Amino acid sequence: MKDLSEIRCDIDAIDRQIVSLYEQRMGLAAEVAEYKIANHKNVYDKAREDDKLKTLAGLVPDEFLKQGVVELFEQIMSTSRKKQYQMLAEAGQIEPLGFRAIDALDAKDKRIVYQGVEGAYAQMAMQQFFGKECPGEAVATWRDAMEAIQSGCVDYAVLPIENSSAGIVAENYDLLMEYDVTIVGEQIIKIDHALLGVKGAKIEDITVVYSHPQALMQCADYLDDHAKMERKALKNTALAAQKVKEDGLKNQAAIAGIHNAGIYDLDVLDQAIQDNKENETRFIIVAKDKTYLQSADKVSLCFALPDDEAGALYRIMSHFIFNGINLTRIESRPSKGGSWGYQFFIDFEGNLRQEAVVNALRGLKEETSSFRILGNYQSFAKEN
Ligand SMILES: C=C(O[C@@H]1C=C(C(=O)O)C=C[C@H]1O)C(=O)O
Repeated sequence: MKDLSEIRCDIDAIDRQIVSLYEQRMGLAAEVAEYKIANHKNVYDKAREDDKLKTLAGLVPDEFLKQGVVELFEQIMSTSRKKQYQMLAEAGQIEPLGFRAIDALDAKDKRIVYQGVEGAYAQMAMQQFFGKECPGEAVATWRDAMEAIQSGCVDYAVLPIENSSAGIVAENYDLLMEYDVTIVGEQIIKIDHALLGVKGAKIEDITVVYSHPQALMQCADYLDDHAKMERKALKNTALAAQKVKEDGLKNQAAIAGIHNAGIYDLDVLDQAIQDNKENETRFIIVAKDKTYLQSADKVSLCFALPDDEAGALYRIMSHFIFNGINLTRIESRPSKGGSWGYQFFIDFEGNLRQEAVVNALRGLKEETSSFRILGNYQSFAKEN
């Protein structure tokens, strides 16, 4: 048997050859890029790559090695593409992203909508984002808010997108796929749910509790402990407070923000009843125009992958890793049509003017089956 250091010496010699060949190959990839720049061709050629992987895997009989060859060359071709995207960008062949940089969001005399009625958490988020004096207008549903933006009737809409204990607001992710709107900002607010009843009502009287399904979910432990309380879903927490006031029944209560007690003249029967005391909801601010703040530091996008391709998500993720981009979130939602396809939503740190971001987006655009930048905006954490 050979000595370990002797075997390693042989491995080192082979590795040096691999590196030298890799360098030569990347040189050829650069030549290919020059050809593509001159002829305005796409970098990614899937048919050529599939063909190569098949041929190269065919050169080794062993199944394990076949798999290894495929993985190795997938990586090699992936870096070859990244080099080419970089060269295309340097040659000024950057596809316009369709976004315009602005210095500040203009909210003066603008129409802003939130879903619900007076007192809704979305109204609170809106006032924290645009200022206390911002009146805003209530619309009945999140879809109404999206419609109003897309049709240009209003300038901004404020929509909840995720809660720290109940998770994503799936319906709004789906609406983001459906409507061509742009995320221009985000606002996180602390959510403290209170149990509100008509004047003089006691906790023991309550047999029906109205609220938004998300709020009912966030107070699940409390409601489980009060088995008499039947949960009834309404479109909005403030709407629940309004209903309790209008019905005027002692057995009814609403789960809503404590400030609704003042707005709807109700008693606070209990406070901070959510399971998670650090309960927060993130709202997005959407607009029609594709603008981004010069100071924006967070990009949101969504994309779909070509069908049935093993490792496709891994390959797409490599664009972020390779360009040194920090992902802050990934979500998936079933694509419309129910055929087990998925739409991925990604948030990452960056600004659309940065080279690393431009390079990664170029790769994503070429290598996904659908791709849309949802927005580039100032993240809440940085602002505060
Ligand atoms: C080098 C090329 O560009 C890309 C990279 C490839 C590679 O490294 O082998 C193959 C196909 C393209 O996706 C090419 O088009 O030949």
